[in-house]
Amino acid sequence: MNAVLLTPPTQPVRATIALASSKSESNRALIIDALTGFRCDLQNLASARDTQTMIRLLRASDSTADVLDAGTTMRFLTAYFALTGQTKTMTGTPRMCERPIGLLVDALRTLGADVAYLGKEGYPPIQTRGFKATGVSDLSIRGDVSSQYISALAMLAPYLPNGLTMHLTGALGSVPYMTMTLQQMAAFGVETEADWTAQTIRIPAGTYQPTTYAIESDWSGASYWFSVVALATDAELDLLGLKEQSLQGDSAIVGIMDQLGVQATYTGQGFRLTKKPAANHITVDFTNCPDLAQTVAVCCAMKGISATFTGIESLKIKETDRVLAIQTELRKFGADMVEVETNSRYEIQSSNYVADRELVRVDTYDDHRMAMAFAPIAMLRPVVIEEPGVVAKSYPSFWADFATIAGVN
Ligand SMILES: O=C(O)C1=C[C@@H](OP(=O)(O)O)[C@@H](O)[C@H](O)C1
Ligand SMILES: C=C(OP(=O)(O)O)C(=O)O
Repeated sequence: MNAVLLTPPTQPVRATIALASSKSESNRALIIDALTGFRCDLQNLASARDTQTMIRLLRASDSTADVLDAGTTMRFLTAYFALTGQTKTMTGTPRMCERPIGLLVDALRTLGADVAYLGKEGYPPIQTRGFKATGVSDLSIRGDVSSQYISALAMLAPYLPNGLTMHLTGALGSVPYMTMTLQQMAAFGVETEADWTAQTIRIPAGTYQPTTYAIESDWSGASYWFSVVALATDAELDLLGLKEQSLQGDSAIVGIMDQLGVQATYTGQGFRLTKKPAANHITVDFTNCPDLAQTVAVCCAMKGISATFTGIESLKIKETDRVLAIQTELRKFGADMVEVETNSRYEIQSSNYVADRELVRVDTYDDHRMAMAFAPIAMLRPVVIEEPGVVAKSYPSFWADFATIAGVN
């Protein structure tokens, strides 16, 4: 799949979307299941490549685990192999080998894991080479780089001789992903204590209980459909499999899109999205929902709504430098995301697009969210998305779903 041409709907947008299931929830449940000896009944696991990679690597006996571009798979499996004393070489795509892992490796070494860097210090590839408990049950770790390190340690912590207390330092990011971890641990029988003011998480020693567990649909994937409704002239969409009370922090999209002209109503099976009046300006802090930033940036820019964004620092170390990618691609539409305070505050300047401007080709930088965030522009004008296959990382059926509302060729 080299590129897709998306063309605007020829009729009012009406569809029911059976959303992809959450890769974040799936990958946590899979680590916990492995720690029970694969005795859980996990339902509705994600078809996302990141989750399918996790399933495969947890059961493989090969000496190398190649996670491709899956951040959670890299971080969670590293902790799993390190603390269960397995010898594994952990590697991934060239970009994965630029995504930092040093904070996690430092913590694992403190706990007694033998972990070696095979390339650049602080980055994959690495090798886990065995575990000899040091008895340490208290450590400090920065909470302002990636919450995935903390989730990874938390899920393994019950299996340490004395459990683990983590003191998180710095300004915490992605907190809902940590609470998701702790809530899933509780669902499998390990109760933890988190004090977010004191920035401390306490995990007792214990074991997970084999359980039946159903994964919710993916709110990050849902965000693209909110943007479709915000940008379409006439739209009503039913999104299936979302819960009214979600473990996922990206359910914050409901409140953000309420200001961008989308009414979301819980139906018992998910959410129905309809149109409502939008605000002229919005302010959003993405500290707790970084994966929504691309969706909201494109939606504001194309809807002509100015916006102030904070909390997007972590975007620079994700699948690509997402700050740069958003800026570069928005400029093709006459819009921009301008840094107004170094590394901390950005303004979305809206598109002065004209419908008859030449066809824009959006580059996706090996980043699923670049493809999906820019796709809703097709509600306004034809657009080409390069390398559309990138969506497989989290939402393999995205284009099939999109074809139910717009032209996909
Ligand atoms: O724990 C998780 O499932 C995730 C945590 C977030 O990463 P950071 O903690 O690095 O912000 C998020 O961006 C990623 O898509 C999934
Ligand atoms: C950042 C993401 O994933 P990961 O860090 O797990 O690769 C994402 O899905 O947007």
